[in-house]
Amino acid sequence: MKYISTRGEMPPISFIETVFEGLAPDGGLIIPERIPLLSKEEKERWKNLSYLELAYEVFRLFVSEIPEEDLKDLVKKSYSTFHHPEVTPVLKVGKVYILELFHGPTFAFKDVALQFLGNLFEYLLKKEDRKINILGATSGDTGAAAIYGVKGKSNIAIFILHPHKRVSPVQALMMTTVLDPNVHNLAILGSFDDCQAIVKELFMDLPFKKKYNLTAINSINFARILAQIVYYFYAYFRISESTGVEEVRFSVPTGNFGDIFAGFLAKRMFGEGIERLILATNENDILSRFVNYGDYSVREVIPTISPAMDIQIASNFERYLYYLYGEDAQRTSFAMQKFAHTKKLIFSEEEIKRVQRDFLSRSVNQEETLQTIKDFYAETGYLLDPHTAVGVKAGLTFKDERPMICLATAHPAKFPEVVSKAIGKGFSLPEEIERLKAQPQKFEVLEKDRETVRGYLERFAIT
Ligand SMILES: Cc1ncc(COP(=O)(O)O)c(C=O)c1O
Ligand SMILES: N[C@@H](CCOP(=O)(O)O)C(=O)O
Repeated sequence: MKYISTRGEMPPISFIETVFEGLAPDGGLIIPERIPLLSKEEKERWKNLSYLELAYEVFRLFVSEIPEEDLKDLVKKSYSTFHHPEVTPVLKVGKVYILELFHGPTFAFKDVALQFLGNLFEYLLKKEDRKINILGATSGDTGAAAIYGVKGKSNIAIFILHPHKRVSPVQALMMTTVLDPNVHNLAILGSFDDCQAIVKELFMDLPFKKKYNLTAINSINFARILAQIVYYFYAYFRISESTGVEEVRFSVPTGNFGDIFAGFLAKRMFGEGIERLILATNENDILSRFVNYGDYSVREVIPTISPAMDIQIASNFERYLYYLYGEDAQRTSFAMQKFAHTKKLIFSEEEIKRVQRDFLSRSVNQEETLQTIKDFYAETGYLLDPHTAVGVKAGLTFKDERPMICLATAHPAKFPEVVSKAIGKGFSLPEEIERLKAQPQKFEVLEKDRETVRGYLERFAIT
């Protein structure tokens, strides 16, 4: 499998090059040159595989350069840190299925991809005498998962930008209590969109990117998306096995469009089986407006109780746009350049119809989110984190006779203030989270200014 850019100006590259490239040099996002379609035989063979076996099979379709045994070892090592033997178990809770993605070291779905990516970096760097500087932006969960994925690994320094005071206290502690000298937490006085824009601009400075071997851990990096495809298959097989049903819907709480883009690829790879994806947003509803009315126009970011989804400019949207435009890279490139100036894209009736064949969508406000946590807990005894609650509310809205699988993207203990408020009482936190409160922290507060961040990197990057 080779990889290309959504903007069409990059010669095809290998998977390993893709992992280190992050953003394509033409400013586009990197995608596989084709989406593999699973055969009936493959589906039959995959349906009883364990999570680890399935992950290997999915990766194998996209990664040709890593020998079989090495890839298997990488998969095994990456998921050995999870607290659940199934890695991502699916439970029937009330009227829906909950796909628990939070059993990794930082209690969020990001660990599924970032444990793998951390090990992949280590494996690849051992083969070449090379050092990398990871630069990423987080609205709360990617940062911690990335730091935990690479901490203690040699030849890697990591710089994570997060919006100062706009992530939950537990999310902040998870990042800032890691004191290793190669870990740099930069608290930016702005929104996540500001952080992501600075990261992308620095990646677009090609001599700077080359000089410091800048590497991406955000879902800009296709390896992230790849690892997230696996749990859609895993959940589908578990549900079809237990219910005999052959068609399901997934509800996905969405911010940067990475998780749901992995779902879109899984849907395409499957051919049939995933009827539609429910795109659930909080009040930062640009993606819901896109699906429902073809209106992709940026508004001011609203801070909410599901802060990891307080995003307006969704990075992976460009990947979907490429497919919506019939894999027309020139048109995608033109649209994205226009969007950079106007902050707005409008779609035709026909395009909206096509989008709605992939997605159904609704935005869930904060009152509804709190009410959903409260009601779900009262009815089932199950605690939802606020992001998962957004997905569950949207999932219940579009629930029909098909199983509705709601992605539980974070553990409620990452947002104890919000969850306690919703249910009217406290609840016990895992020991790993409780103990963070007493630990010293390390972070730098910086202006939302690209040159300030560049200066910081120039001082602390490893070369
Ligand atoms: C807990 C949680 N849920 C949902 C999301 C949204 O996922 P994505 O950005 O891939 O759309 C995020 C952030 O990525 C998150 O941290
Ligand atoms: N919600 C994310 C935002 C970054 O998304 P990514 O998937 O591109 O890394 C976060 O928690 O940081």
